[in-house]
Amino acid sequence: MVSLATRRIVLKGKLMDYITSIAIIPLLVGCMGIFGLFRFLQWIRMKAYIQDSVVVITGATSGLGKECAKVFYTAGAKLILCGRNNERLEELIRELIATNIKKTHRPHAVVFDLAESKTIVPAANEILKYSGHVDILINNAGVSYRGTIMDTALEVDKKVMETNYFGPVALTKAILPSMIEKKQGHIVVISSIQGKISVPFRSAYAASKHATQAFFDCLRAEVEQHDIEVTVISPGYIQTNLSLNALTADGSTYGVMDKNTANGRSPTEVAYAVLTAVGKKKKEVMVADLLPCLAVSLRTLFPRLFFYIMAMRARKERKGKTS
Ligand SMILES: NC(=O)C1=CN([C@@H]2O[C@H](COP(=O)(O)OP(=O)(O)OC[C@H]3O[C@@H](n4cnc5c(N)ncnc54)[C@H](OP(=O)(O)O)[C@@H]3O)[C@@H](O)[C@H]2O)C=CC1
Ligand SMILES: CCCCCCCCCCCCCCCC(=O)OCC(=O)COP(=O)(O)O
Repeated sequence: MVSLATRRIVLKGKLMDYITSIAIIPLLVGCMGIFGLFRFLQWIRMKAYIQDSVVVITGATSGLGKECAKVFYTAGAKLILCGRNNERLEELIRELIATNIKKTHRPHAVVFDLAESKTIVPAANEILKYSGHVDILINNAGVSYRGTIMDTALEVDKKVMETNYFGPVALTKAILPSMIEKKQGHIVVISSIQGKISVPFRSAYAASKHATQAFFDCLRAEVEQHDIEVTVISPGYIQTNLSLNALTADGSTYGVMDKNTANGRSPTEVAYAVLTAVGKKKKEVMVADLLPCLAVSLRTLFPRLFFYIMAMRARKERKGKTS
């Protein structure tokens, strides 16, 4: 015989089950709805931020810069594409126009060499004369390097530094007053995981990216008062021509597609990550696999272990070259 008390408990349990099953479903649906609405509003805000904005991209002739051109153009930006080779820029412009059904803003090419400091202010003036102002400046162009510190000519260290650090710094300084005057602007820089950790045989490149990270972190704090955003993007390996174009100890081009580069992320995926980071006004993002991200934490939390691993890596690489 089941007692009355037991029957009451069972009934109460069933009632609770019924209420929770009824309540949980609408609650879950409600939460998903709110989340979906939040994401939708975020997307609308991002779209409005990029659409019709004047976006300057350096290094647009290749790799990540070229893909950024495509995703920002599709998002409706007025592009100013910078590079050293006018023909390749014009070819990209023709490609963009051909793929755009809506035929929005015709991109404009500005040709200059970031490693030639005297060309930067005239280039910035040309940009400002053409568009009146710049909403988003994407400092993407860069060159990598492979070599031992002992064998590398100082001129090579300087060339890498000029391209990756002094060039973007000079361009940013030339554009910044117009942003301050407008009380609006967004400066983006494509750094690298190597702006946070240094790996052997990349001294000039890692140094230039560490300097980049430091400069733009200072800039972020200094221009906050003018409502200017600064985003530092630190990618891991991307499938581009970076290793092919890297400089070696004597200044010649490396000319090898590295395994890490070939197995890296697709430039399109990284370009979308750049678009999202800009749209969400992120201060900084790492676009990399787990291991490089862990290596960054290891460098901070357990530096001795990190340095040991790097020394092992250097030994292994040296052995690989001599055998
Ligand atoms: N690929 C990777 O694994 C990673 C790349 N990055 C960074 O991404 C950025 C883009 O490189 P990525 O697309 O990979 O490499 P690419 O070599 O494919 O592209 C580099 C771009 O920079 C331009 N550039 C190089 N030197 C100069 C210069 N002196 N003046 C003007 N433009 C110059 C190149 O122009 P040109 O065609 O005239 O040579 C090219 O458009 C770089 O800052 C790089 O450090 C960061 C992390 C990983
Ligand atoms: C808690 C466990 C942590 C384990 C950490 C182990 C450390 C492993 C070392 C990983 C090194 C990652 C280096 C990543 C470098 C990188 O992504 O660089 C991006 C670039 O800029 C590429 O330029 P490059 O010219 O070098 O091709």
